[in-house]
Amino acid sequence: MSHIDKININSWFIIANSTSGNGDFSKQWKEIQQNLKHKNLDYSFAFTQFSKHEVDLVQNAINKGFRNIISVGGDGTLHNVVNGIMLQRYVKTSELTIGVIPLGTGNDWIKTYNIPNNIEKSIEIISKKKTILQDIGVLKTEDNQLTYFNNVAGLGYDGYIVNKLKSLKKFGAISYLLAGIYGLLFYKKSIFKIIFNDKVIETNCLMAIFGICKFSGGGMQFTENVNTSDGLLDITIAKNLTFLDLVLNLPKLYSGKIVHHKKVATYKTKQITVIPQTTKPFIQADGELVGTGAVSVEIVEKAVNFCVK
Ligand SMILES: Nc1ncnc2c1ncn2[C@@H]1O[C@H](COP(=O)(O)OP(=O)(O)OP(=O)(O)O)[C@@H](O)[C@H]1O
Repeated sequence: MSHIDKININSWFIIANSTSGNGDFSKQWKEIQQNLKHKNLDYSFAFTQFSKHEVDLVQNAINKGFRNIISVGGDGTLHNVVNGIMLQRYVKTSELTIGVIPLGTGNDWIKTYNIPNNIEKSIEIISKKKTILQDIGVLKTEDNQLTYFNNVAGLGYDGYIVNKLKSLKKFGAISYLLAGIYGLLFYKKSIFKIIFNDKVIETNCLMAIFGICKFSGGGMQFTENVNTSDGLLDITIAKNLTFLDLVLNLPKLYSGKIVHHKKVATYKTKQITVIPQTTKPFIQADGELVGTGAVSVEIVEKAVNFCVK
């Protein structure tokens, strides 16, 4: 289903994923339309028909002249919209603005900017069009595939959880906790060789996290003091953390204080390569699985505008 009107610089193109979250989409879509009308926002829209359809939809919209995009869905929908933007060559990405109406399960990206998980309030924020020109990360996997990310990426335990989540999302917000517990019980750590800033670290590793923003895994915080537009990745290397370490520090996983644990190291860098030595762990970007094995990560400084509070 799609609908395109005459375009002007204030026009928005909405990309909506009706499968995000566990809500009643037709009810949510009615509420969205009412609020857009109430704020006098000029918009056209399209509904995704399949996974990653966001990429084509956003590129077609940009080609037609839209410069303002709204992602209606969760972190996966936003991730695919961002990938569509970063991979197109019609306009400079910094000329584009994204607003988010959260309908997902985790909705982690909005948490860094304190955007409420609420249709009316998120549309209010979009209508004011206060923006931040945010950095975007880019991962290169072993098959030379490039994937962009706007929130948090990583490999190891977090990738394992994202893979497990696929079968658990039907349980809603609690699915993240269930997947986390499953991972604690069954995930096997491996030795990572980590290369960045002229340093080489080889360590038994639970996971390596690359952050632009703060929250992942349904509200967990593995990065502290992030600056989303400083041109630097916030790296967290969770080394030989045990099941017991994680259970005993559960509140710190949500408060961000886990970064002060003696088995956790944090760095800031523009580029990093992680080469797992003993296994091929899952790699996740914004909660989407993007590959397995080794990965190189870089940052694109001040890449895209996002509507924030
Ligand atoms: N029409 C569709 N049918 C099936 N999958 C779709 C469709 N449209 C989009 N998708 C895919 O659905 C996936 C999940 O969407 P999304 O992440 O937005 O929701 P969520 O998983 O509920 O939220 P969160 O990631 O915040 O927990 C994305 O990978 C997206 O590409």
